[in-house]
Amino acid sequence: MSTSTSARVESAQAGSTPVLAARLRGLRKVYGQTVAVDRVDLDVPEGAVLGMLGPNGSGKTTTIRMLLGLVRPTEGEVELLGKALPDGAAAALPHVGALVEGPGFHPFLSGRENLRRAAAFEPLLATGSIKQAVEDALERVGLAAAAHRRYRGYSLGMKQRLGLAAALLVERRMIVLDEPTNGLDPAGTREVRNVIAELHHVGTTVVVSSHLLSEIEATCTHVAVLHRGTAVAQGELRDLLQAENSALVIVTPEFNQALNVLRDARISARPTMEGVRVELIGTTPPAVIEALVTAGIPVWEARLQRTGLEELFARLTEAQESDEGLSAVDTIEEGAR
Ligand SMILES: Nc1ncnc2c1ncn2[C@@H]1O[C@H](COP(=O)(O)OP(=O)(O)OP(=O)(O)O)[C@@H](O)[C@H]1O
Repeated sequence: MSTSTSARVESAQAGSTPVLAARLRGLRKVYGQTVAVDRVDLDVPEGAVLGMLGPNGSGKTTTIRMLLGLVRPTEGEVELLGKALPDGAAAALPHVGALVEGPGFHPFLSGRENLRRAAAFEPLLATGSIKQAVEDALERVGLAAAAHRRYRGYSLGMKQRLGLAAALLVERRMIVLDEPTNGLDPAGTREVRNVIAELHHVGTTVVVSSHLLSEIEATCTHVAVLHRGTAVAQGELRDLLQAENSALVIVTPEFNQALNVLRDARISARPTMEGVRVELIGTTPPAVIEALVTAGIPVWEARLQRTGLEELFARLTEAQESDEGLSAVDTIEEGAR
């Protein structure tokens, strides 16, 4: 057993701090006057599917490019599969498959020929295995039928699929996907979701950026929310959602009376299309129901509602907006820091 493998096993057995597939510390990238990424600390536990979420321009792609050693940070450190970049890039990168914007495919070659070329540069792929690896990857992303066509004529979705196929040519320890569902139809989106689930099943670490909160919620174990270049939240998705307040939706024919009773009991409630929505802050479902029933309000239905990722995301990014004012871009005086 290699030193790194035994270290991973020991740590897993001790149930201590998780082994990290990637570790970013104090990461910062400044382009002229624009701070694209500002002191981001990010842990990607081994085996996690980490969703990177954030509005347009929040720094997702720049963070991913720095994670892959494609962009040199202005400040900060990147450790990928236990190797510090840039020096450890040659050792770490063959184990990392990536789909990032603008993969360099040749416009006049077919999808299959492009993939064979990409495969020829894979240090982990024996020459004799290239043909089969290419066909397997094409099949996996649903591109086998169009593999003979020139890349130039591919739709955006087909280009995305080919990029994904290139990332899947070899079994990797980590796969990084920047907006993998961009340009894909619903069937393509489902296929990407399945690929991510398969990768997770075999223990591959996945980092995936997306605007689609529902995609992240359905596929990820961990999430990092970026806003204006900073990480405003990160951790296990389940923990982040559980830490949020949940609500109780009460269905009653005495709608207005119920609101009055709750207000008198100092319980936060508001009318919604579904019923009276009670925020469970400093109160519990039995206490709410008791207050209503004691006041003679019939409770037809009481339904617990957990905060979804969409609400969490809105709250996190809106909180930042009100903290910072509504300046459109993050800029600094060059050299001020
Ligand atoms: N090469 C570059 N030169 C100058 N500015 C850049 C460069 N790359 C990114 N930026 C700026 O850095 C900020 C973050 O961009 P980035 O592409 O990382 O965000 P993103 O979250 O991936 O956005 P999107 O969701 O729109 O893809 C933006 O303001 C962007 O204009």
